[in-house]
Amino acid sequence: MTEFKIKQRVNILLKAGEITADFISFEGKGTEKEHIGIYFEGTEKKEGTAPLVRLHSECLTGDVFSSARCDCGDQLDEAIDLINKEGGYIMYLRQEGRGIGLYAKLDAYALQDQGYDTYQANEMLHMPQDDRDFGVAADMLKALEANTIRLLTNNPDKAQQLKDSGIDVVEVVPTQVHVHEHNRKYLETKAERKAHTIHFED
Ligand SMILES: Nc1nc2c(ncn2[C@@H]2O[C@H](COP(=O)(O)OP(=O)(O)OP(=O)(O)O)[C@@H](O)[C@H]2O)c(=O)[nH]1
Ligand SMILES: [Zn+2]
Repeated sequence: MTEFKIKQRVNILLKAGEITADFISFEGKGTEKEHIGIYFEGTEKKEGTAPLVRLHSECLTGDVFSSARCDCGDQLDEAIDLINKEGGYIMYLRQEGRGIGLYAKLDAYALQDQGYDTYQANEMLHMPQDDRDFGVAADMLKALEANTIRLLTNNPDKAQQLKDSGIDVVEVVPTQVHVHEHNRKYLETKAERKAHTIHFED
């Protein structure tokens, strides 16, 4: 296996210059998908606190076009603002559609429009419910020497997979619940089927 290491690191101004972040590429096994690490120094960083990390799976429709079918765009925005404040990393993982790809996700959406839930739709396409492997995020964190972290998620599987890959997750910080009428079913399904710690107000 090729040694996993940092390939390039460049600073980019975000949000009309209000936020500055380093975009980091990697070399090694698993980087064919061009996963990106994004480092925020932390405008209100507390001394001695482990970096806050978000593993964000790519969602073109949500991240770029603010799709109302999911909460990905809102979650990404929340992660940028919070991690910019507290210091840490977003691992932007090119795992579109929970790893099945964009075209298959659109096929799954078409099935959902016929009444199937997000996980049933994947199965009907003979795809895994969730095809993501977060081990590559552990490799990225190790290359960045961020072996001890706080993790921003409601997905227990992410924390478990990082721990199994040798990352010390000292705290799990829940993400906010960005619920509205269009994505309610999608979020409820995650909570029911995947033990996501999502708390709905009503
Ligand atoms: N296959 C499929 N993928 C979806 C669907 N809706 C969103 N996604 C993908 O799901 C990924 C987001 O992951 P989620 O499972 O929603 O949430 P999570 O990131 O695991 O959990 P949190 O850390 O708590 O947000 C992105 O890659 C989206 O493209 C869908 O209906 N079908
Ligand atoms: Zn999404």
